Amino acid sequence: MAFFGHLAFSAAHKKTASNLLRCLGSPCFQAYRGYSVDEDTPRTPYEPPAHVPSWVVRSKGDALLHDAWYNKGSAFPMAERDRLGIRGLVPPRAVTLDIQAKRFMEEYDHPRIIPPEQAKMGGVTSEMARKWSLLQALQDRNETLFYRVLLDHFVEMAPIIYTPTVGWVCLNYHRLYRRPRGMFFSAEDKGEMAAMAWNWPQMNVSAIVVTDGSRILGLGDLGVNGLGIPVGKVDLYCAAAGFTPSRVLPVVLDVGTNNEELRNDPMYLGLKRPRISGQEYYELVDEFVSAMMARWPNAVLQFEDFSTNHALTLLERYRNHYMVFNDDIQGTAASALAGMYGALRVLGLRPADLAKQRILCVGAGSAGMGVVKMISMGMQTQGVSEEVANSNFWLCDHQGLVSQARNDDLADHVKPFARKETQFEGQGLLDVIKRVRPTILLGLAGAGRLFNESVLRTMNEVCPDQRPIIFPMSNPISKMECTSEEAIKFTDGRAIFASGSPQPDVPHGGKMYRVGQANNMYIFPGVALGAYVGETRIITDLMLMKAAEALPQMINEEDLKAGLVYPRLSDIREISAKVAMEVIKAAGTQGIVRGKAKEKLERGEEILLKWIKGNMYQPHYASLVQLPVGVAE
Ligand SMILES: NC(=O)C1=CN([C@@H]2O[C@H](COP(=O)(O)OP(=O)(O)OC[C@H]3O[C@@H](n4cnc5c(N)ncnc54)[C@H](O)[C@@H]3O)[C@@H](O)[C@H]2O)C=CC1
Ligand SMILES: CC(=O)C(=O)O
Ligand SMILES: [Mg+2]
Repeated sequence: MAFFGHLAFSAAHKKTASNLLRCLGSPCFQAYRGYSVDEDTPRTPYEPPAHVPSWVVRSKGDALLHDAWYNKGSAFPMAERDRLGIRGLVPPRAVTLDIQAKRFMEEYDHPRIIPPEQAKMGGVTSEMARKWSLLQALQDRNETLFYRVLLDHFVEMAPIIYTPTVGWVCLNYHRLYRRPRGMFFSAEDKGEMAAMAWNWPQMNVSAIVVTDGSRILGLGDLGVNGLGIPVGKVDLYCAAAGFTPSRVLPVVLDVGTNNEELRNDPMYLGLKRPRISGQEYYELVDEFVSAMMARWPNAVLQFEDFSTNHALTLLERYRNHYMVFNDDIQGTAASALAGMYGALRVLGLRPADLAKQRILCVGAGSAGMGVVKMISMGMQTQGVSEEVANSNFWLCDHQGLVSQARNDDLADHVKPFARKETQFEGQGLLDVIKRVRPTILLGLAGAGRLFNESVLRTMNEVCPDQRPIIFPMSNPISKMECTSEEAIKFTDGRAIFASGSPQPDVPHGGKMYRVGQANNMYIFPGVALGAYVGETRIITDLMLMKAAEALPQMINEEDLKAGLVYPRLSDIREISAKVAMEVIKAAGTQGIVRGKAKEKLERGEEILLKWIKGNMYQPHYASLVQLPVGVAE
């Protein structure tokens, strides 16, 4: 036995020596010239060669991160990241083996239990967390199987991979971290981003979702932890719209965080510095966008969960140059408009009746303003002037009713919706409802249960002729303005309800009230698919508007009777395909459809839709080797 062991040792030793020779002359070798291997160190044949430096490691890049012998996960020092092609593939801050061990032991000693009270508020139970871990592990080892089960159980699993569970994941990302997924660019990568893009292991990328972690759902600044959101979004790109899993790329752009608690946490994986702002910030985003678009010029680039102070400026900066959109502004807006049309259908009204609604939106950030602007545009398509359309809106923010009394403090995109009656500046929500008698109440404040019992009861009282439309759209569930149960109960079963995060249907007065999910997930996968296969190069407002108009047409009569304002999520593939078709048709009227889609568009809807569906990824095993003719797979 010892003799054979010796032979094996010699063979391994020779192999190592020949590897060393092959490394001569390579740039990585130069750095280590002078290092001598101690030939007399006794080793057992199967022991990894502990004293051999990392430059003889065979795997590089992504393969190294999957090589359990050499992988250091989040602990690779910077010099190794550069030389081994993993810069950007692991979180920006290199931690120590001690921290990694601590992270592991924390879970080993304390299984993840979410206390019932916290679970009730946040909508995420220990069981949901367990399912998330299970799905995450499956995705890491077999994406085909992951998408197979996700598609087969989409309605049940969407709340696990997406809101609300994804909110809990982001809050705890630094503790839950096991493997990297996606790319990490940071302020310390200035000047390097174009080169780093080449570390991504796939040649082709069709869709990129990026966040800077500054406003993650309604949870605030979560820095690099925010990557959980792009990960959830690209999962939906594949599940809902059939993007190929190896061709989607979630990204976090780490420009620091103002979240002190995270900065002080030894396990935090991002830069431990306050956020960069001003010119320096925009230069970093410019560099990132250029790097992505230079490597993948045909990809759709989705901006996600950027705080309002940057979101709109960034959208305007790139929207006429690249296939870029901001999901929180535009995707949410199109989803909300679709929900409005859906609610009108439930009420037996026509799209033209949108202009007769009085709409109170609580929350005047990028999501809220995107929503009111698009609903106003929807009214204008019904022949109403912009001024008249805008006069149907009231906005409340954390200071109360928004009026023109704020003058110069008003952002340009808020001004058209600030009320003229300045004497009511700052009026509280309940008083605004009593005075204005809105027919629609939207929640996009991310501030928790603002639609309390009195607000909901008052909404019911001021809407005697039409059922009140109530959409608490903030995410996750802990930040939602009210639950489905509260809305139905306190309006005596009259509310037409949809919420940003999933809510259960509500039994009331012997009837079952169906509730919908007013979430941009109905829009962004299909919009991106339409833009990508239509090669539209930019994403226009008309494309989003047409996507919004298409959604309510997909609600079946039975669901309309039960009060559902969105089509069923179980049909998400069909929905995304049709949204993509409407996007291409709209782009066609603007003359920006190219390639095969143009030809299909000319041949009519049926052919176009069939072609779009044919482009969608299906999870099944393709043959990985070429088999001789006649040999079954
Ligand atoms: N359902 C969906 O598809 C989407 C939902 N959202 C949700 O919208 C929310 C807001 O997002 P952003 O506009 O980006 O955030 P933001 O932070 O920029 O805006 C929040 C707005 O709410 C106001 N506000 C805060 N506290 C308030 C209070 N107590 N009373 C009244 N107003 C208050 C603020 O003054 C501000 O105008 C988040 O919770 C986010 O999850 C965002 C995008 C999509
Ligand atoms: C759904 C979403 O994009 C958000 O809450 O930010
Ligand atoms: Mg978002």
